[in-house]
Amino acid sequence: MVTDVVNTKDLKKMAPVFGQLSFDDHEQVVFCNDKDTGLKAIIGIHNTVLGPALGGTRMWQYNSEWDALNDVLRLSRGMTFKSAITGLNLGGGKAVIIGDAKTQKTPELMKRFGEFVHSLSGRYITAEDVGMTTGDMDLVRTVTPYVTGISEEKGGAGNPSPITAYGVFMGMKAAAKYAFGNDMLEDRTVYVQGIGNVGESLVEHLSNEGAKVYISDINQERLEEVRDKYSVEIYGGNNIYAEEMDIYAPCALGATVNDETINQLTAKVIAGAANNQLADENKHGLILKQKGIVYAPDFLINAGGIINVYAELENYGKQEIIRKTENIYNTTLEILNNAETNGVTTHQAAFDIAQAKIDARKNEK
Ligand SMILES: NC(=O)c1ccc[n+]([C@@H]2O[C@H](COP(=O)([O-])OP(=O)(O)OC[C@H]3O[C@@H](n4cnc5c(N)ncnc54)[C@H](O)[C@@H]3O)[C@@H](O)[C@H]2O)c1
Repeated sequence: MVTDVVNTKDLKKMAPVFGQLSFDDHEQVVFCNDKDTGLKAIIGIHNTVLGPALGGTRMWQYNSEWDALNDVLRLSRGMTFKSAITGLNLGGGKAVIIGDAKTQKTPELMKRFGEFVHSLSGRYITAEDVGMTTGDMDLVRTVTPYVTGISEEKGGAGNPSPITAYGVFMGMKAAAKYAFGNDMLEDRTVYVQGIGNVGESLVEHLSNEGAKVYISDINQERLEEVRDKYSVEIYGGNNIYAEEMDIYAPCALGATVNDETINQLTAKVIAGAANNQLADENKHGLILKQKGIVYAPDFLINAGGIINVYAELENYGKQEIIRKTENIYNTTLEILNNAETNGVTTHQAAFDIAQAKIDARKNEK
């Protein structure tokens, strides 16, 4: 492969790492490379003021290493604010492994990744994200204690996705209460984009409540499987954003609310599980506010998963997990009201509370 040679002067001008917007004062970024297993991973540690940086590992076939770096930086930053707003003593971190989880993930690769996590002595604690299972975390656990999201058989809290989905459902109901004056989702039209681990579980809650649910996914088999289990319809069109709906629930990947989609959206509420739904938090947050679309901040309503894995570190049980997750309803409503009172976007209102918690702890230190 031929790589362009950039001289140091030009590289400085490009500010390739510290100068990037997504870098946002990360404390540490670790590049992990292992020729024998083919592991290429990046661990982002954004902030450890409130505690060790905890966040899942995503395995994804990125188009470029740059995309992978940008993703891990955005995701680990999001974890800082997610844990802060949820009141957990955790900092923000995340890892990405570059590759196809279906064909390139091997036990050796996962263990080698675990060794890299271990080398950070607990500054970063991993868990599962897209492309990972509790079984993978069990493998990581054989080489390091700095892992959560391990299986129930191995003493862990198990798959966090159903709890994440429950939290999203709570956040969605709160946003509905704010937007429509009623949190019942019966007969509301909801489009769920991405029916993976979290999406499917969300669909179950929605169909139990009698919502009119449309599902979309790039995996046709999954669509049929989920359609056969619940009372939902497969979305047959090719532009979900322009469809008439009450609620748009992004549960696939991030940045789906962007320059291209935002002006097509007719939903009254956006509430989903995906991380970093707004391509540009400030710009797109503001446009949503101007359009009167109620956006339930992603890092607030998808915190069920982190609440679930945090139980492994703090030794609390299922009941406390459910209680903390149900509280997402109250926090969401409070933040939507705060945003209105203070004339800021809902994202900003949530962010400000999280940042204030981090600043207060920093000042105590
Ligand atoms: N699993 C958790 O506990 C958890 C916690 C917090 C946030 N999240 C976030 O929620 C999202 C979903 O997580 P998951 O665990 O369900 O992942 P998953 O990999 O199980 O599911 C993702 C689904 O999205 C589909 N998809 C991918 N691109 C798509 C597209 N362009 N259009 C439609 N569908 C598409 C995939 O085919 C897959 O079915 C991710 O963004 C993840 O970071 C998950």
